[in-house]
Amino acid sequence: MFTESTVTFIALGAIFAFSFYAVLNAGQLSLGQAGFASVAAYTSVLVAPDPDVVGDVPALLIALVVGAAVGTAAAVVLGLPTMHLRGVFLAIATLGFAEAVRIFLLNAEWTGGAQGMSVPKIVTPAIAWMVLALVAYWFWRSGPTRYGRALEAIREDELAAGAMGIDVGRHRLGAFATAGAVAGLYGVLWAYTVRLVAPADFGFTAAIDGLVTAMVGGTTMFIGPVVGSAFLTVIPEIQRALGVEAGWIRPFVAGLLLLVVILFLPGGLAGRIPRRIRVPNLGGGSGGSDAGSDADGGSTDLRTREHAPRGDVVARLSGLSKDYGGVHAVRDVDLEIHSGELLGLIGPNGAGKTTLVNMISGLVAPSSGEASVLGVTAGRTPVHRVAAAGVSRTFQHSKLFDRLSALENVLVGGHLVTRPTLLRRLAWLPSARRDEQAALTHAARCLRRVGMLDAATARAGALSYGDQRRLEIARALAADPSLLILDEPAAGMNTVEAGELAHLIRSLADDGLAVLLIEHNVGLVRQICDRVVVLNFGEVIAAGVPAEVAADPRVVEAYLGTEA
Ligand SMILES: Nc1ncnc2c1ncn2[C@@H]1O[C@H](COP(=O)(O)OP(=O)(O)OP(=O)(O)O)[C@@H](O)[C@H]1O
Repeated sequence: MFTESTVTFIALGAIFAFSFYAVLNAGQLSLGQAGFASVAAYTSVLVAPDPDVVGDVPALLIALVVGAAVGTAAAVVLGLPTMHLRGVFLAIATLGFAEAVRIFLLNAEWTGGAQGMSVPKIVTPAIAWMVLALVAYWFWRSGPTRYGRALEAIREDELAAGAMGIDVGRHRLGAFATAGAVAGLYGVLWAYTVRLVAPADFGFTAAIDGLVTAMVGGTTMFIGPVVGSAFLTVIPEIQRALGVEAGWIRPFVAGLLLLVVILFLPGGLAGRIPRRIRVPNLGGGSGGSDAGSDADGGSTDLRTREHAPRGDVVARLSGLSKDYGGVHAVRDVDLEIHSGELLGLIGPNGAGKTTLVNMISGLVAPSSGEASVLGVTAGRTPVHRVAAAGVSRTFQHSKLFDRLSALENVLVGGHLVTRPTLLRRLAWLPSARRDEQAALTHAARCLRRVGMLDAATARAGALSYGDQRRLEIARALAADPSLLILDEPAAGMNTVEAGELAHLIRSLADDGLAVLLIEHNVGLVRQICDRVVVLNFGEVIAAGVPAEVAADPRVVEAYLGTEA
């Protein structure tokens, strides 16, 4: 039923859509792909050898390699100054680049202007599908790796991804460069298919078409761009078969589909395909407590860190302050946190607890003073480096990667202790499989430690509030931290759940971890903490063992008012 050109154009459309998928999968919206494709196509046509001299396929191969390299280089050059932009601002900046390239090519003499340059037709359906297979292979194999999961984590929650030790800037640039390489391949294939390289083929409409194809197909499953392209490319064929000749039908249906996808299918058509992830069999049910042991094998392949001996200082805050305009959120706090200690941080609403832990974990820079944490100066060190030093945390308002499963969330948590497997997985080396298995086993153990192994395959966003809090702890534990910061972990839990959680937190400190616990449940803090620090209006008003602090008149006054 399909003509040869339809078969070729399905592959070409899918390849171009993959260049959008590359960034959308990492939560970025770029419209510069048509620019990368055109720069790559023009350069390849100019520098590739004459097919009459070297033969069609060698000439095309060289053109494709040049195209991918030029596309990557263009993306890196554009990405370096624009990667700090988010959402619509990145889209506008990249669109500006693509338009500037198009106008330049249209007006330069050597490009042949609007007429473009003619090239021989070399691409056959087999060639187009082979290149598509290669591109799809990259996304298929890279998805379930440490790198692929880091990109998905950035898409779901950039801040949490950074706090898990992921270098967000480098990963975003990596995704952008991949988009450039794939767009470059598309540009070359397009030219050698339509026998022409002309600016009109790389304009705004082309960019929107690629974006719509990727969105309709799906941006969370590697097969999405192929599904999207097959769907949208066959529409004109079906029209022809039905004898309806109307050019508006395809863009109309594409627009309509995009609307339906955005409203009802956020993961696109391919998003309906369930993600499969095999939960390692740890044996012994879901209630064990051995997140760090080797009993189940595999953890020897992890990059676990050296922890400070019990009692050593892991964090030293001196004169730490944070002002927001006229609000003194934290004032002149001096504090030490020791390894193996469970330190409670309490205080009324707005006392400055979250601001203080945000400074310790490097999310917020202090206005004055210093936080020396595990050998780094938090606030002056990027968040992912503070995490790499051994600081791991949960958040007051859940910052889970909602569309990923519980197990995948914890796998991302293990980013710092697991090995990169991307290149080895692409080369199908057995060691990559072993390392991925070790990462999975480690993640499953962390889930088991918080009693959530049974929920491993559940989507994080669909879990109950209490389970989400426990999952955040498992994710934080997966980084094998030396300092664990828990921001109101018992919020929303019933008494039984809170009791179990208290037991878990105490056992973590008993294992030698330094735990900083922010909690409104003062009973729980009194029950399990070694030491308690009380903040009020940003200042430390009391510190000591729980019973002492609870009896301190300034604490009673802060909580209950002067009358009490
Ligand atoms: N980003 C911000 N911009 C402006 N003011 C802020 C910001 N973050 C916190 N504050 C202010 O700093 C003060 C301390 O807030 P913080 O959230 O640290 O308190 P908290 O003790 O964690 O409170 P809660 O228990 O309600 O979470 C509050 O007055 C708050 O309004």
